[in-house]
Formats: sequence, C-alpha cells, structure tokens
Amino acid sequence: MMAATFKCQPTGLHGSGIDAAAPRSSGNFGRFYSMRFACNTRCNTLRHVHTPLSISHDSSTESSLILIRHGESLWNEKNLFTGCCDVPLTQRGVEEAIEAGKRISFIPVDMIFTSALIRAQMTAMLAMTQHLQKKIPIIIHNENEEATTWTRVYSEKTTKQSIPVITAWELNERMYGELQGLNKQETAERYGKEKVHEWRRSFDIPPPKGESLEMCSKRAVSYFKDFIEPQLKSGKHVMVAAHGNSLRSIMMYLDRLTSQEVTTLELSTGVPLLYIYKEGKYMSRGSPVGPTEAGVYAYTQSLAVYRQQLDEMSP
Ligand SMILES: O=C(O)[C@@H](CO)OP(=O)(O)O
Repeated sequence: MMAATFKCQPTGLHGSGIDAAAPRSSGNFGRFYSMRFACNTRCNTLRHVHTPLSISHDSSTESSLILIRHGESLWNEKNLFTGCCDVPLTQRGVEEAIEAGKRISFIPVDMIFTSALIRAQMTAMLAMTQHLQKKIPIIIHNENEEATTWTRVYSEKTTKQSIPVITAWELNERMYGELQGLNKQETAERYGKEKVHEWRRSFDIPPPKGESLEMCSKRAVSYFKDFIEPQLKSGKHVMVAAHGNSLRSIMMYLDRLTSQEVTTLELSTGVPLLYIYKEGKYMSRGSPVGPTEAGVYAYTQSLAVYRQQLDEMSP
C-alpha cells in the first residue's frame, strides 16, 4: 500500500504540511529532533487539498499564532523550581488546558509546536480536544528512520483530518541548574529574596549552573525564527505550547520588548495568547490578563468569517 504523502499547502487551513521523511538535527540537550518542512523543499510538487474552511491567501494573508503556557504542573503546585524536569499536570492543570482549549476552539490551527516536556504536550493535546475543527493532533516522530517509517500514515484522508504536532527541546523551559527541585520560598529564605528574584527574572544573570533568560531566548527565538515563522509566512495557523520563560523570550521578540521590559512580563498557566502574523509583522490580539472569549480576543475580519463558518458547520 502507498503511504500518504504529507503535503505543504499554500493556503491557511489545508493539510498538515509535514515532510514525514524530514532530516533531523541534534544538540547539547541530549536526544532531540527538529523538523524541516515540505514547504521549504517541495512546494513545486504540491497540489491543493480542499477543506470546507478557508481563509483567503493572497498578499494580505494573515496567520494566527496561539501561544500557551502549560497548565499547572505538580511542581508548580508544590512551588518547586522545575526548569527542564519533566513533570506532568495537576488536575487543575488539566482543567486549565481544557478551558484554554474552549477559548481557542474557534481559532484555526494547522500545526502545533510543543516543547519536549510532557506538561506542554499534555496542555496542547487537552486543549485540542475542545477545538471545533475536530482534527486530531498527532505527534510526529522522526527520531530515527524506524520511527519515521513505523509512524507513517497510509491514508491521505486521515492525514487531512490530522494536525501535526512537532516537539522541540528548544522550546523547553529555561534550564534552572542547581535550583531544579528546590522550593522557591525556601530558596528565597536561604539566599535572600532579591538574589532569587534576580535569578528568576533578570535578563542576563543565570541561576547557579543554569540558563539566564538571555541564554534560553537564544535557542527558543532561533527555533521560532527557523521553524515556526516560515510556517506562518506560508499561511499556516500555528499553536505553540511551551513554558513561562521560553514563551517570555519569544514574546520579547514578537512584541519587541527591551531586556528591561521583559523582566516584568509574567504569564499565567493555561492562558492562551493570540497573535496575528500579517505582512511580516506580529500583532498581539489577546491580553494575558482576564481571558474571556468576548473580552480578550480582538477578532480580525478573517477570524470572524472563520468563526462563522465553524458555527454554520456545527450541528
Ligand atoms: O520553575 C520554573 O521552571 C519556572 C516556571 O514555573 O519558574 P519561574 O517562574 O520562577 O521562572
């Protein structure tokens, strides 16, 4: 039987765009793999796959970018420095992810990027259970030849009903070094509030043997520019599920914040933020504070049309 080829689609809401045989990269955080996409290499051979929903794609095309910090984790609950430790969500975190999913259920999503950590992956998956588009998020495994072959999908129809999920260590939480697993309150009592605040929120001062926000930003923002931005440019709608500090650094890039301004940026768990990418610019459409569907997201015209289409399709 022939395997369905993952196609790059030039329009916003079509297909997965994943090249299942993509090359992989590696780095100093152990085993990780990132993806290249068919768009970069194979666009000439692509054909259109039509879905009932579409946002027009011309020079004024806009793509949505949803950023979401994971829901509460078991170490958030215990007030422990977590960093790159791979801790799952609490029940409350699960509920936050589902609630976040309801808030973005009418915003198009073609591709999902998550960190390599389970709390971000759980959040993305749980959020997508609420999406009105009813596509199924599928984690792409390209860790080796076998993983690629053994996870191949053999139905083009099924592929079209899927959303590829790319996991990347570069989107991980900042590595908190020797603070990982320590209680935040006890650490502040031991080293002093100011010192601990400096470790947690300064831009360029790393915690002992850990990453500063600046160091975290180098790998997270490079990944964003190299792998996520090209998808937005090609008209794909993207969700990124990641972490307080990897997202703060990405927002610093999107909102052009200074290294001083970013020190006061705080992200709540499980609150989705919406950006629109249009003509090379990012426009923030949703505030991190007080998320209600009516209050937060300023719809663009195409999003309003998309929403209307979804409403017409629902039973
Ligand atoms: O512990 C961590 O990994 C992070 C996020 O929870 O903490 P902070 O907010 O102090 O950067």
